[in-house]
Amino acid sequence: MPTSEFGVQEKYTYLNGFSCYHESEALPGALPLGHNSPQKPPFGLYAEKFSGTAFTAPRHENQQSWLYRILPSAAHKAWEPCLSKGNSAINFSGTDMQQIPNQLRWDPFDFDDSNDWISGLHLVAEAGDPVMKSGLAIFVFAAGKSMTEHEAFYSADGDFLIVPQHGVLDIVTEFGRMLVRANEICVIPRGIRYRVLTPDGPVRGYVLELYQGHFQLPELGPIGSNGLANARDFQVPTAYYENDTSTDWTLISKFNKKLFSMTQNHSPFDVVAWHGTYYPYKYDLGRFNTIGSISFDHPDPSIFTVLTGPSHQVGTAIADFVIFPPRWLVQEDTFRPPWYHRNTMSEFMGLISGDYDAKTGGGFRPGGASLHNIMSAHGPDASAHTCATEAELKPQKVGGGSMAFMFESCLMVGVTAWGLKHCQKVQEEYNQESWEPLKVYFDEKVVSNGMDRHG
Ligand SMILES: O=C(O)Cc1cc(O)ccc1O
Ligand SMILES: [Fe+2]
Repeated sequence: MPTSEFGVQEKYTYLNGFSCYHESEALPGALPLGHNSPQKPPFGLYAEKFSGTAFTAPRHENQQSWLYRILPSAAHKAWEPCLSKGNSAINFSGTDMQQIPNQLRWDPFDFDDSNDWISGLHLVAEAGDPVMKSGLAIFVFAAGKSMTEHEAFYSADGDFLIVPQHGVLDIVTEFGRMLVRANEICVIPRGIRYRVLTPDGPVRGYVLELYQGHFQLPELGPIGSNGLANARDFQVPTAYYENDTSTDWTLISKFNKKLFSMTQNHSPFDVVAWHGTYYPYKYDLGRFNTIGSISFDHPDPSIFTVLTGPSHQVGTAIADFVIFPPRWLVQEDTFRPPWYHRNTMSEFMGLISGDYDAKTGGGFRPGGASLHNIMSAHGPDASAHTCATEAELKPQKVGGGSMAFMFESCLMVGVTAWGLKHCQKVQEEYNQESWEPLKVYFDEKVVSNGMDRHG
């Protein structure tokens, strides 16, 4: 591990564990012992409390952290509407949002080297309202340069689940630094300040912003105590600070989908130590312990849930983050790809790499996306159907090197004007090409009871 210019600090070291109490200090002794807010915190630091839930939220849901920093976050000039970020205010607005039942699919979104993290975010779909802390938003991003020096960002609207599809994000946060590559994800909860650097060139990917609550691991039920995304594989950055109280910094806030900015004469990345339960984290999708059917039939995709953002209704998510990792299919006498279906949930899908087994027609490509809104019928395209019904049902490894994912929501999402028009990536023929070629096989004279497996 490299040692930083601050001597004792190390970039990119992590604490392991999801939803645990963590603590980290970049200077030994910076965390007060035994209490949170001593009269004079160690090293002349300020103590700042940072709440991710109401103070009175039940213990098992409560998320709060204590930050020990050089200056409190309150030391800054007034917030003003931010005019300097190109068209990003428009990028976040959903004024022309349309809820439509058409199946939608997008060609890979363009890379754009002229953008940084903030100007490279485009709102594609949304349901709900950050004012009411309800619902979710779905963005794609494409950036080719690091955020301007001495600039930091946060969203007051919700938690960002970031899914890079291409490139490396070096994310400097108040809690420490995270390196997040394609096939990894990270979550930056509401309010946490960060900068995104692009050390390896262009980046592209997807963001799910959860306006309500926080992401949790799904229940495991009869699976037992391990499986799917294991808690210990989530990685939390360690304290990493810069001692800069002489530079003008610009902070940009996404506040009800509009950008505001302010300046302060000190770095927001001045947290020398922290402890608590509210922090950013990352996860390598390659560590997902995939579980599936070893007898017959295609299981519900909930078996692939990495993280869930629950609604108030038990078992019903505002947003599930679901992945389709490489896995073995061994089911007997089974149509192995996803069944044809209509879902009371909306399904936004993206592809990080490779192919997706329900779509063999070639139109679902890495960096692209699809949306099957509430009750919009979909399933394997005609070519995937032919392959699946004709295939010899020997054990088959699907998706070697591939990774698709889904943001599944109980809410009907609207699609922005950018998503429907301005991005110019909508595949006009998606529906016709995928399902109209499906052949009729029905023959009243041929009896098949589908009981071969038992026979
Ligand atoms: O539509 C899709 O491709 C996603 C999906 C996958 C699956 O295995 C079962 C249901 C489902 O919606
Ligand atoms: Fe589906």
